[in-house]
Amino acid sequence: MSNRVVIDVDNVDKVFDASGKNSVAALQGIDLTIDEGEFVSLLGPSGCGKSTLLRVMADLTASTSGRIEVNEKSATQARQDRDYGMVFQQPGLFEWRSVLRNVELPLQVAGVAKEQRRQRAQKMLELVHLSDFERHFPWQLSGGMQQRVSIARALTSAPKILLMDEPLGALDEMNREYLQSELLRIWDSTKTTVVFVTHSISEAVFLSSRVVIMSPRPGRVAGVVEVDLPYPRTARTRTSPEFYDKVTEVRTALHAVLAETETV
Ligand SMILES: Nc1ncnc2c1ncn2[C@@H]1O[C@H](COP(=O)(O)OP(=O)(O)OP(=O)(O)O)[C@@H](O)[C@H]1O
Repeated sequence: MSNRVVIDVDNVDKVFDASGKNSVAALQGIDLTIDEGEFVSLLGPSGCGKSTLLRVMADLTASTSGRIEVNEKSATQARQDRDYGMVFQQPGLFEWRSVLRNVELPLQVAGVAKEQRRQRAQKMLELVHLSDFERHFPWQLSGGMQQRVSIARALTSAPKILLMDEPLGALDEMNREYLQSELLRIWDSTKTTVVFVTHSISEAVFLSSRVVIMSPRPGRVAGVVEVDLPYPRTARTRTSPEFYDKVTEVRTALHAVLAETETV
């Protein structure tokens, strides 16, 4: 990890339907910086603005006020420069395209020559351990495998940043733990900066170097917990007292947020 800031969110507000009667203050006064190579999770109760913050970083939603810089440029410029890849809860693969053709799609859209994009897509499928399935179609794969294809696709343009919105949320527990470990392996080999939205405390602690705890109505940063457990993290990490202590620390912080919200 370096100390170079890759995402700088400065006093950002987001109000949906600002002038209407259904106005929602989704984000208020968000200040957050993320350094190159970090793995940062956004954690908080439903509706606290995790996805909105990720979407604002990705320039998929405009902020109402404040400033966002990604790699020292506007979020819009970063999106145009393909500085980040995105992964959502649903893999969002095209059913009529083979696995390989799904993974090479971003490069095809960018106008990269066929042979070059094919080689790159094959490399990404190797990275997610799905080389044997390049000619399969998405419907022939399990949910976890489809999500690995979606991660390969997001990485195919070699983005500096990976923005992930509950990517493992639809998977069963065993598959989820397996993909958490896979994700850390991929993170280690690509050195990509990751911003990861989750509802799961243990998932956030297992994966992250920092956990950002958000509170709802309006969405704010309620606290940041440093997770100083050493990498690589393994099955043994999950059963260690240090992991248990960190989970408890995050859980306590989250419960404080919920208690505050309920009394408002
Ligand atoms: N397009 C939209 N139009 C109006 N309101 C929206 C829109 N998107 C989100 N909101 C509102 O903004 C608030 C934050 O939503 P957001 O989806 O960012 O929360 P979240 O923390 O990701 O929730 P969850 O964990 O349930 O996915 C919610 O009150 C939601 O209703």
